Amino acid sequence: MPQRQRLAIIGSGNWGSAIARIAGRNVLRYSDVFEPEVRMYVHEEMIDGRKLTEIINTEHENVKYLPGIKLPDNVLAVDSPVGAAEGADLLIFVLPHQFIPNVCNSLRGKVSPTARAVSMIKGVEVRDGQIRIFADVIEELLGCKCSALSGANIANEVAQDKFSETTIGYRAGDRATAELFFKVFDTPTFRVGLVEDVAGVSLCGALKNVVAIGAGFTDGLGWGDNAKAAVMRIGLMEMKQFSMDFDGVKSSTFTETSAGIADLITTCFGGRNRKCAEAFVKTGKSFDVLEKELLGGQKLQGTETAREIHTFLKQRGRLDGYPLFRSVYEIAYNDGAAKDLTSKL
Ligand SMILES: NC(=O)c1ccc[n+]([C@@H]2O[C@H](COP(=O)([O-])OP(=O)(O)OC[C@H]3O[C@@H](n4cnc5c(N)ncnc54)[C@H](O)[C@@H]3O)[C@@H](O)[C@H]2O)c1
Ligand SMILES: O=P(O)(O)OC[C@H](O)CO
Repeated sequence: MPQRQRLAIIGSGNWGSAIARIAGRNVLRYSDVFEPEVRMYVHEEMIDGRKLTEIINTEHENVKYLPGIKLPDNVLAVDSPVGAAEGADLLIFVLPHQFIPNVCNSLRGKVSPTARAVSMIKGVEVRDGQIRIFADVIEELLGCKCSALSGANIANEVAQDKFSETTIGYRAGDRATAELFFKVFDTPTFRVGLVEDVAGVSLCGALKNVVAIGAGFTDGLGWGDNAKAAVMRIGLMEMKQFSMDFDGVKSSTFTETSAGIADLITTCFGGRNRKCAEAFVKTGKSFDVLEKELLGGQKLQGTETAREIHTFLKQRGRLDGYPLFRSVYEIAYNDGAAKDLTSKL
């Protein structure tokens, strides 16, 4: 019998914990394929005088980031990325994107080159005038192959087994890895689709967050559903246009998968980026303050991505082709008036 695969989850926030619940159950369902214990990296913090790792390991609940949902007993919280990843064959990266460089650096040289990873991170890295999806960052830093998973997946709904779909984007010729990750994630209420497009899936997940900020602005302004639909349509066009420069990106990923159009819809109606952007217009408070006040320790991804994309496009003199991305940035960072959101569209 082939060796069973050991799974590690690098991250334990709102989505990380929802995913740990699914993966923890599925490794037991496919006990011939996977080792039963799933280690999950938890960035340690104290909650009412107790360590979060200790709470998760005794009460089987992430009381801060996914309260009210029980995690399977075979999910073990570990307080370091190295401790979680040690001996793992399959690694799931599910952290807010700003923490990935540090975490990956701590894992350098400690992950087997035959291990395989999947990135669930909705963000991009912009550095020295270059842009990279996190599946590429992880591959380069750790030397192991990395796919991407993204979709219309509000974590709290998934954690309650409300129906949703998701998409795994895999590397050219590496469907076998995607099929293994399919077994880790697919359930009757969390249906996994596979596409050979790791960059398209990753970019959909990152860029929809910028559009969601724009959609939240329309909510804050009280502009109604037609305006929000227009922002979403233009946003989808800009997402596609931006992504077509990347190798192997398929137009159908944007229009036919959960990672594309479906995630854009859910995020513009039910996501945290939308919620904070609405409050930004209504209260005049900064996004940093709103993140703390409204998200209980969870992290916004859209504002940072709007800034990173703006930097990248400006350096290349391409801002004029992206009026929505540009307006979102101007309003979020440059004291632009929210009412001017559509004036240049
Ligand atoms: N929450 C969702 O509904 C959802 C759904 C799909 C995808 N995603 C994406 O998944 C990724 C992870 O999101 P999430 O919701 O699990 O996280 P989150 O927003 O709940 O973020 C909090 C997490 O960050 C950790 N953290 C805080 N400071 C840290 C540090 N210095 N180093 C390392 N970790 C630190 C916290 O311990 C916690 O686990 C993001 O890219 C997000 O866009 C989220
Ligand atoms: O809450 P948001 O805005 O980070 O979006 C959550 C998920 O990405 C929706 O699929």
